Amino acid sequence: AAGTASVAFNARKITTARGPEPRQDRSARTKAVILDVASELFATRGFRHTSVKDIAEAVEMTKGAVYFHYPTKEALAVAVVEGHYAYWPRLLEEVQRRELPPLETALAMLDGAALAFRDNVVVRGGARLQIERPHIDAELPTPYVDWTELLRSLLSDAYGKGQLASDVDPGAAARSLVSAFFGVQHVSDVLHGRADITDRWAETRDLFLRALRP
Ligand SMILES: CCC[C@@H]1OCC(CO)=C1C(=O)O
Repeated sequence: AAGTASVAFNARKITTARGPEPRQDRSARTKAVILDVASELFATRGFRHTSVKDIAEAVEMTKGAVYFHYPTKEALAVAVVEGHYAYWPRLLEEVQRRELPPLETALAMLDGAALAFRDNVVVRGGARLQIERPHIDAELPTPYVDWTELLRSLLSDAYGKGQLASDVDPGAAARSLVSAFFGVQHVSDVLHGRADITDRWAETRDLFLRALRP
């Protein structure tokens, strides 16, 4: 159950997160700096209005030096979106160390996601790029599916433990939570740059709890 979901998340971690370089050398650090700056520019200006020249100037490198690490602007967008998704398996490991019941684990994951959408530049950049995916000529990860599977798995466990009302369908609840969270973070971003995301998410989470619990 939860194992399969966290496997889904962890599979992304294996395929996307950059494991520790055999030597933490300059190029790894340079790559990370370029990724953070590209994330910030993509998050604030969007893909189309960000050029590799803008990114190179922001990191005080030549365009050639940036292209050495990322051959195209699209490759940078893919790296930012993959970095966005690589965040969640790390958050899941941290949350699972608290050994909470499954319903509380699901909600703690979304509480942590709200903070990451506010504070983590790669998460913010990846979220904007996913909105703009029709304009990005690259294979980007399919959005929402991993979160939906993780929450479905956790909510199925919660159902089995009597944490949910008997007429709640864990799959429907998972899909609804993903859509609600997506909307909450998007409205908060458009109206307030996500400054109020934790309050807005808490309101939505508390309404869901009234609907989910026995
Ligand atoms: C947790 C809600 C889903 C989440 O919200 C923004 C976004 C970016 O596409 C998501 C995703 O792809 O999983």
